[in-house]
Amino acid sequence: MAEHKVCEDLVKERKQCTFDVQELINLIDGGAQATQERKDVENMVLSTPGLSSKNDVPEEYLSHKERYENAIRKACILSECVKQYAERHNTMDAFRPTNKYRVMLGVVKDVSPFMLHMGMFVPTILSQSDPDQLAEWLPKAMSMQILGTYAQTELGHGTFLRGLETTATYDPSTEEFIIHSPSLTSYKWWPGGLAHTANHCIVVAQLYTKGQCYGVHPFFVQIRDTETHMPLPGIKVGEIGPKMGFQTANNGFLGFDHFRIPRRSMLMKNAQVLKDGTYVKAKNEKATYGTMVFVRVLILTDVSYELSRAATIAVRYSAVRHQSQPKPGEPEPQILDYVTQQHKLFIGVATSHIFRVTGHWLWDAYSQTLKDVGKGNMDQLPELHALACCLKAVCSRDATARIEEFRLSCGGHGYMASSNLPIINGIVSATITYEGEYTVLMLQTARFLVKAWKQATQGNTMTPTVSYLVQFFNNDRVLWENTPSGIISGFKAIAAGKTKAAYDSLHNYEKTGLDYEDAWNSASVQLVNASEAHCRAILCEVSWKEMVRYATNASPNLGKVLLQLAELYLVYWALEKRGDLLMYSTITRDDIARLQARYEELLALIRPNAVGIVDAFDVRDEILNSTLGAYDGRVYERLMEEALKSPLNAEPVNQSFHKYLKPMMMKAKL
Ligand SMILES: Cc1cc2nc3c(=O)[nH]c(=O)nc-3n(C[C@H](O)[C@H](O)[C@H](O)COP(=O)(O)OP(=O)(O)OC[C@H]3O[C@@H](n4cnc5c(N)ncnc54)[C@H](O)[C@@H]3O)c2cc1C
Repeated sequence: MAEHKVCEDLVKERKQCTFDVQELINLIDGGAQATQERKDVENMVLSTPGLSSKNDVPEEYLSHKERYENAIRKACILSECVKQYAERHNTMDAFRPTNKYRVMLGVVKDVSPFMLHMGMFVPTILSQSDPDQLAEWLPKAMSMQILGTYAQTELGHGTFLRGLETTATYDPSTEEFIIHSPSLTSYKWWPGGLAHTANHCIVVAQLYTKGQCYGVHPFFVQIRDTETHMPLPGIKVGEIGPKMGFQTANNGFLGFDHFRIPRRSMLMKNAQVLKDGTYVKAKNEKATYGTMVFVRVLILTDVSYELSRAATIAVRYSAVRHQSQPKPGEPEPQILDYVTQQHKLFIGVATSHIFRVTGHWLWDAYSQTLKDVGKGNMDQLPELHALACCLKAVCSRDATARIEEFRLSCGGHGYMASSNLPIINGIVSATITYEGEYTVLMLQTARFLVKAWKQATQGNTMTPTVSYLVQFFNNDRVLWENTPSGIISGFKAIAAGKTKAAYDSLHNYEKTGLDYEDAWNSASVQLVNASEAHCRAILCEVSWKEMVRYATNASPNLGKVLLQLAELYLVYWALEKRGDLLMYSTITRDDIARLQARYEELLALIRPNAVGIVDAFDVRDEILNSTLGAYDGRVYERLMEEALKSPLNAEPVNQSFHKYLKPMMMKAKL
């Protein structure tokens, strides 16, 4: 795995590990065979000529244009790799989204310009096309004969879909839709790969037929010539410029000037427009929740994986880094031995596991709901939607906070681009906004909670994830118990209490004469708090159950570690929310002191295994892309090697000295 001698600190850490790292690697991957498949894919991709970044000039030194061109070059080679692998193995299994994403991170470093092709273009075609459209578009999209993206957001509107201004007006005389951008604010803005990569896209536009508007619908639109790649007449397309992260994602803008597309370009699985312009309504609009939920589930597993990359970097670095001398005359300790450092790091490590297992649980719930929908039963859709909304919102925001904490835990070196922590931060913080902005999603879950609370007050049967509300209906403080199940009950009591408070507040505002939406706005801070509490209760309960299940099936030594991580997550959040627990449970100051002591005990128990636990994330150096986190721990050598790659270091004196510095100093002398 490592080319150089591994640094002594890491050798020592690995020796003291109490569990079998390979067993945890297999558990994370989903079995020994899945691990082998992942490794095969990584080996194949990373040994493909042109894909390794080893001898490249670091991307940070390339111009914006060069970075894009480099990313496209690698994305194309990778795509060819995928094809060859699929042909050789007669399967796409090993390229399950997560595995492919992992390798992608290694070769592109930032975000692939093809991200939206497989992430949104293909899933939308799959879920919203009728059978004939599917047969025509899907093979071309899957084989990358055409390259697509998903264009919904406009300059003027993102969250408010009904406010989108792009129009698709049906002309029965030619059986075409006319796509048009009536204003500057109607320009599409943000879609990944739109600028110079995609030649097709799904455009979300207001549908007009027979003089009436039927709201937003998706359309399959070719925007560039497939031979010359020139924008088609009537299309104005370009790039939106540098951002906080996502530098290679090629996010673009797009405007239409009365651009005509055939009638059958409207995705017609649900609603349709007939030849004569008659609009046929979708049988069940809820069915379109599917793609949104699918993408949100993927985001959960993606942020869990990004957390594991950042955790690997920060924990290995903390084992290698020595600083200060608390006891005079003794060697400087590893910073990993400072309990404040363990406090910063281990919750992030545990959170990666918690999000992964919750993501898998959500995926199972999604698959089951899809099966039910297939049989015509839509009952579970609102609950699944509410779950996916708050889990995507809370997990993306928590992951960003944890990654920032990892960066801070590496001191100044964590600020170096070569640590890769700033880039990971840029990738993850975007997940708070795209595919449903944080607050907006939390308020969606709040709408579900308010309905659920009303049902609870009426004595109706509740769906599984909100059935706990009934238990706390009388607002009694839950009896506190200093155990994992006691903490979970405490979180449910907080969620029920906050839901009740938000519900009451909403109705009190209404009683003052406000209409429902104004009352909703007035109560919205409390509504978001209720969603957050509900989500935290779900995360705690689901992850604890799942981790216990994994621990039961694991060897005793690994089982212990899994339970320590799961408990750490519960105790950390119980301490974070101690104020809420004091309000909604019978917890006392003594209980809190005991929780704090248990937290410190857990940090100490996890400490000897910290490096082993992050090793089990099994992120190859080429995918980690970090001077601080490599397997061999050669931190200082790598930092210097990377610094020497700076083009400024190619010459001892930069020309600006003669042009500016020298004249300035000479002038000062006079
Ligand atoms: C990196 C990145 C990639 C993206 N990729 C794509 C893509 O491929 N395709 C695409 O179509 N779009 C894409 N987007 C756009 C993204 O989906 C939108 O940014 C997102 O939906 C939020 O919309 P907005 O930016 O217009 O913010 P707005 O909707 O204007 O929201 C701004 C602020 O107002 C608040 N707000 C808005 N409405 C409400 C409300 N009802 N109640 C309370 N508060 C509210 C929000 O909390 C938010 O803080 C991308 C964005 C980013 C950052």
